[in-house]
Amino acid sequence: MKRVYLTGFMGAGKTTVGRALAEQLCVPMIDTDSYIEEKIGKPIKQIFVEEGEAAFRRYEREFLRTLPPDKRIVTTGGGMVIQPENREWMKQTGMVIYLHCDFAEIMRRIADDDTRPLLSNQLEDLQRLWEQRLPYYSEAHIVIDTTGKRVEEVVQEIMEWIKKTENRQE
Ligand SMILES: Nc1ncnc2c1ncn2[C@@H]1O[C@H](COP(=O)(O)OP(=O)(O)O)[C@@H](O)[C@H]1O
Ligand SMILES: O=C(O)C1=C[C@@H](OP(=O)(O)O)[C@@H](O)[C@H](O)C1
Ligand SMILES: [Mg+2]
Repeated sequence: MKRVYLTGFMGAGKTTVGRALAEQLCVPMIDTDSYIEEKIGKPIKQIFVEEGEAAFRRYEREFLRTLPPDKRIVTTGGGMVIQPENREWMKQTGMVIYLHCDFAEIMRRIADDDTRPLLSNQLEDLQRLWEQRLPYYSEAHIVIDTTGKRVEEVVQEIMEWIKKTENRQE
């Protein structure tokens, strides 16, 4: 099985779905946010406050290239796609799956979460960010709309895509 990258906006369910998917497929997964936190030794929120967003984006670019090769499912942070070289790297080294979700549902899912520094922005700014990023997310090999779906349904859909893609390669 090729490496699978999950992309999408904050709250699309990348980390949750990726964990469940890895369990079902019995393959190792890694979350780029957790990897950065472990490497740098502080939570993302603290990195943003002490070093700024630009430093976090540098870590994303650098660490994407050093992920342990055995990790088959890679769940990314919502901003991983901002840098064109990251989009290119992911497309070249695996199958990129974009988990889409309506903005309103995204906000319902994560509004109370205080671990995401960008959520302190005004709602209109967040919606603008969501819109700005849509074309980047859409460069993925596969797009899955998660709006109104349960985590298990999304996992099932991804499993079917992986099967289809593997059959085509045989
Ligand atoms: N399909 C879904 N339906 C409802 N809630 C979801 C779904 N996927 C994720 N969630 C919830 O949304 C929140 C954010 O999920 P998370 O996996 O951290 O998203 P991401 O990694 O994309 O930011 C969590 O509370 C999670 O349980
Ligand atoms: O969209 C973004 O720029 C970010 C998304 C977060 O990850 P999730 O998408 O897993 O919430 C995390 O990487 C950081 O707070 C920045
Ligand atoms: Mg996540």
